[in-house]
Amino acid sequence: MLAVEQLSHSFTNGGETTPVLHHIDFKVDKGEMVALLGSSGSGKSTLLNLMAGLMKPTSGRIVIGGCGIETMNENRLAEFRRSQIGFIFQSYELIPHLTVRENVELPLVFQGMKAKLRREKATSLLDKVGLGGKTEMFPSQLSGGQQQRVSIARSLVTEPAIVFADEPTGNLDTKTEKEIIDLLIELNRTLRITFVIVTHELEVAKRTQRVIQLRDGRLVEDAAWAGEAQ
Ligand SMILES: Nc1ncnc2c1ncn2[C@@H]1O[C@H](COP(=O)(O)OP(=O)(O)OP(=O)(O)O)[C@@H](O)[C@H]1O
Repeated sequence: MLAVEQLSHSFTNGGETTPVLHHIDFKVDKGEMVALLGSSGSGKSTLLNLMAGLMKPTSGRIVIGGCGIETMNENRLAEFRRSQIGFIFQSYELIPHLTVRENVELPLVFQGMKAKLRREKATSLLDKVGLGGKTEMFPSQLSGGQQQRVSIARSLVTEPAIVFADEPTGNLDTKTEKEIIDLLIELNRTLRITFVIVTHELEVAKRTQRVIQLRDGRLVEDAAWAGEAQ
């Protein structure tokens, strides 16, 4: 499903080069739920941005569903991202003047899907994330946990090959954090969604099946846990 092969990345600013990731290698199978754990500055966001095709690596490969995304041109990559990659942000990134349902439908609007089908897909996913009764509300009328549920539904609506979540519970209290991770685990189990979850919290990482740990831009551990996801 996902293969990261000998991936290295450096940032260059004003003639100065900062190496950030060093020869990262791992694979994620379809249906796996993996945590990418590391302290601040370890390179998690850089790795996530590279895997989601938001930046090009200095060297190495990123293969998703058999396609090497590092070689794609901008147009092909934008289309690939829209159809194959789901993204969940720490700060939800919902559009305030669109309803909950319209927010979830938005990726399908970009795909040119007909309104009736869009509405059906969005409504069905909102049911699955426990927001069946809130489809016509606006994001500001929801709690943080509910807004993150909308963002989760939006990430799944295009039926992507893989979903990347960047600190998805970073803005939530402990109880809501647990509920959101419960939901991700349930979606992983029932719909076999492949998740890569970036976190700096061991408590979140422990609940997945597998933890890949970064330290100073190097992969220092890739271990199966007795996590709850399967
Ligand atoms: N555009 C950039 N130019 C130069 N250095 C950068 C750039 N972006 C990130 N870095 C450096 O790369 C290293 C890794 O940053 P990154 O944001 O990937 O870490 P992180 O593990 O996601 O941290 P956090 O949990 O704080 O977000 C840091 O030392 C950071 O200063």
